[in-house]
Amino acid sequence: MMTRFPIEEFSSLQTPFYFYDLKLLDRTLKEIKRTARDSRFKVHYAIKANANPGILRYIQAAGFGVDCVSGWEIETAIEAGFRGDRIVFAGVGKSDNEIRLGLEKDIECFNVESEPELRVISQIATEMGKTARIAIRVNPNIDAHTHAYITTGLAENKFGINLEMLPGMVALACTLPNIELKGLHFHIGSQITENEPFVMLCETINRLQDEYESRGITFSSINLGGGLGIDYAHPERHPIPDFEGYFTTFHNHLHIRPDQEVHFELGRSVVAQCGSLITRVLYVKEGTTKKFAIVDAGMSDLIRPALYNAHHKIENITNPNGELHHYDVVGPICESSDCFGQDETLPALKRGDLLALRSAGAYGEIMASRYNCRPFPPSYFSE
Ligand SMILES: Cc1ncc(COP(=O)(O)O)c(C=O)c1O
Ligand SMILES: N[C@@H](CCCC[NH3+])C(=O)O
Repeated sequence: MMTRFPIEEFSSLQTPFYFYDLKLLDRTLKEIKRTARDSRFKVHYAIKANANPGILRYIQAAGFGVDCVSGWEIETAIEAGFRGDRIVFAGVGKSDNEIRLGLEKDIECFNVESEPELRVISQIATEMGKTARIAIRVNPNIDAHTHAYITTGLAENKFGINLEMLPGMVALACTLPNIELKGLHFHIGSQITENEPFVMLCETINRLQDEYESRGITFSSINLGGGLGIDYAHPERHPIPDFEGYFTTFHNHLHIRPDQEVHFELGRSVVAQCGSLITRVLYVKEGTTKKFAIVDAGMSDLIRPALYNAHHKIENITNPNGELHHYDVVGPICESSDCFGQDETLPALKRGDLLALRSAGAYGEIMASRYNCRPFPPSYFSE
């Protein structure tokens, strides 16, 4: 299923802008529901990937919960129609106000990332006469084989608590007032394209569960986080990620207890492929050694290339069949890292051509900034 770009309609629009293929989003959501078929599996969409209301409406209607990492995300989710009791809330630095908001909204679970945070949640819950349902975020020290900036489950990372500290945290959670310990939470990183880290995660969790059960402690939920990667190089070959393989891995390797809920917090894999950043070529500039295509989108609109050296496939959607040339595709911002691709092979570009930067639905629009006083990019949706 190929995303179709309505070039005629685009020609009258001010660029740059995000374009979302809602048919593809819909098919992706259906595929998740089809493949997460174990009734104990519950998917929470990681709203940090894209909080555009037009996207959230679809995801909410598909019956997913939501994974938040700030009070503002909780408010955005509730505005989009998600129920408080389908919200899980992670984050190493939850402020008192954010904890209060979570308690007011009776959220499903706080994913607690440190002992001092656990004590503060207990104290605020007691003051408010509420009970906080919590899971302890464990850092399982597993290498997710992804970019160093987006790996989260190594001992050196700031997220969660290390395995050696878990017994103390569990004991504390069982004794502190107004705390109900529901389970354990894990998230080992993002854009994970191999099975092995997920299998290792299952093995760690199996060991932990056996150990705790032998001491009489059971967990009613296990949260596996997100992380499933997508094919940035071939968005049209793999418009829908391999959810079947992903859920089957957990189904086969995790020893799930009969009444246990297994939570997933998928972000990128849900929304990345349905979004493109559409930009216009301003100038084709001949350098001494190379040609630059200078476009009107910059790192303020899509920061992933500058931040992670990420590459989004670039397509000339005005003239897809022209003779091939080589270009550095760069933005207008005063930073050398404002570059979407070096030595890109593209059908000949001219001033006014429209380019699509593909797979930009996740961590694209939401990470836009106002650098150089540029406006936030608007968004449009397919029919
Ligand atoms: C705790 C947590 N859950 C879920 C996600 C979503 O991850 P992804 O977009 O890789 O599915 C993230 C981001 O990496 C995260 O930090
Ligand atoms: N923002 C990142 C991923 C980090 C996800 C949040 N922990 C990206 O664009 O790939």
